[in-house]
Amino acid sequence: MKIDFNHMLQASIGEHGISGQEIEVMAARVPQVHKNMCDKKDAMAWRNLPYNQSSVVEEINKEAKRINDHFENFVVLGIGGSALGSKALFTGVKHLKYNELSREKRGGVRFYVVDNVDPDGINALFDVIDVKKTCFHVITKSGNTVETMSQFMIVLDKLQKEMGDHFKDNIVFTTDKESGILKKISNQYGFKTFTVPDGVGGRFSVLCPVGLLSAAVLNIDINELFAGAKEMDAACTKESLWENPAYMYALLYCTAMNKGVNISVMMPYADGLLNMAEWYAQLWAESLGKRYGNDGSIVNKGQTPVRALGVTDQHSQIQLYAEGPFDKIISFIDVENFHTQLKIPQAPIDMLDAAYLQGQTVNKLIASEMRATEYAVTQAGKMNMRITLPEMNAKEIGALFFFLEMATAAAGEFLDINAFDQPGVEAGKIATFALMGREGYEEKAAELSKASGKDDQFIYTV
Ligand SMILES: O=P(O)(O)OC[C@H]1O[C@](O)(CO)[C@@H](O)[C@@H]1O
Repeated sequence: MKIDFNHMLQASIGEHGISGQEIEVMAARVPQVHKNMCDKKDAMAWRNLPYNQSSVVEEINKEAKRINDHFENFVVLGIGGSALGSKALFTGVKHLKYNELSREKRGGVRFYVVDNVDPDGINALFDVIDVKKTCFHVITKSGNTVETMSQFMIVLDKLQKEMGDHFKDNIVFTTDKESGILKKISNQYGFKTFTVPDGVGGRFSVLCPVGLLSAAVLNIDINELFAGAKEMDAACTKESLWENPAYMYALLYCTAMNKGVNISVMMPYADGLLNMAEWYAQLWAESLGKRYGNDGSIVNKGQTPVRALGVTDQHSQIQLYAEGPFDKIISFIDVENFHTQLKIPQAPIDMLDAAYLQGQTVNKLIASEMRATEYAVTQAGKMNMRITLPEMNAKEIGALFFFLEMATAAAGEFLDINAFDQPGVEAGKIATFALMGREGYEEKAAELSKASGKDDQFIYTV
């Protein structure tokens, strides 16, 4: 994998880039950043995942075989870090119309992720699967998440109606080793259960059973995922900024953030990597978006992640990126070798001025469009960088996950905030409990039921 930061720099894009002096100033902080990264063993236990799971992986592979032998469908129930990694893995490595392929071509079950509580979305899934022939992987680290628990209860009801009490084999859990409702249910009813290891936060959990059971069910080689992560780890544990791409990413992005560049656009040029941008969006937003610094002062840090898709979004967003404000960094991701080649054939009619396309490949077209867009935004003086994957396979995807996790953790250190908590999501969770009538939240419910404080003048009903 190649990670190219050239177009972040003044030397390349002019005044809105980062200067050598700015790098020097931030580089002085690298030894402390490195020390903190090494010291935070508990909060960063996810760094060990490529190394310490051999027996779990054996169990996961066994479970995946059972699932593929006995079922037609595999459905992940979860949200946020409990779902996005599986989605990124699925489309990042597998055929883009996987579920529509024949069983023989797939080599396993169909694969779905339910990560919302949209009634139409959930019911649509039930319209295309037979629940009796479906294994549901219920994933929640906390074991309490309202969306996941609701999905699980809906599934349980369907299974019970179809199968009586013989549904245990259709359900697998992944949750905390001791806390949460799901763990209690697991203890009481004996569902097959995997554990999210301590110190592995949801958004850093793709390389533990949270994502690995999906990988195994999809016949994605877990050892290859780990091999990529380990290779990236070897680079990203180096103390030297000039050898460590995660530190350079963090340094440049944080320098830019400190100058008010508050948007991070991830723009892969591959349909299969759009879900990687979704996964990154949670990682970057939830890790770095913090009101308080480590010293308790109010800092309001963070950078808004935006997902874009090349080339599709060239025809919707690039106008803004090229000519709008200097408030964003675009990280392009390109792929050197796609799974397939596609030639633009000789047309049976006169194609007039489009005739030059004949005999060329779509592979060349997408690569050229990426280069052209990179050139255009660089000419416009906009910060951008490029990650190039030789291929979209388990090893490269494992490396990319690990790189972005390390870069995010390092950014937390440069910003001097806690990248591993998410206190800002609590207020919304508590209000949801109250609105849904959970015991213990009566006071909040009363507060919420009071007048909204909204001025009717500003509400238009048409
Ligand atoms: O895995 P859980 O505990 O269900 O949490 C799901 C998601 O909810 C959050 O806690 C808050 O959005 C995320 O950090 C997490 O990935």
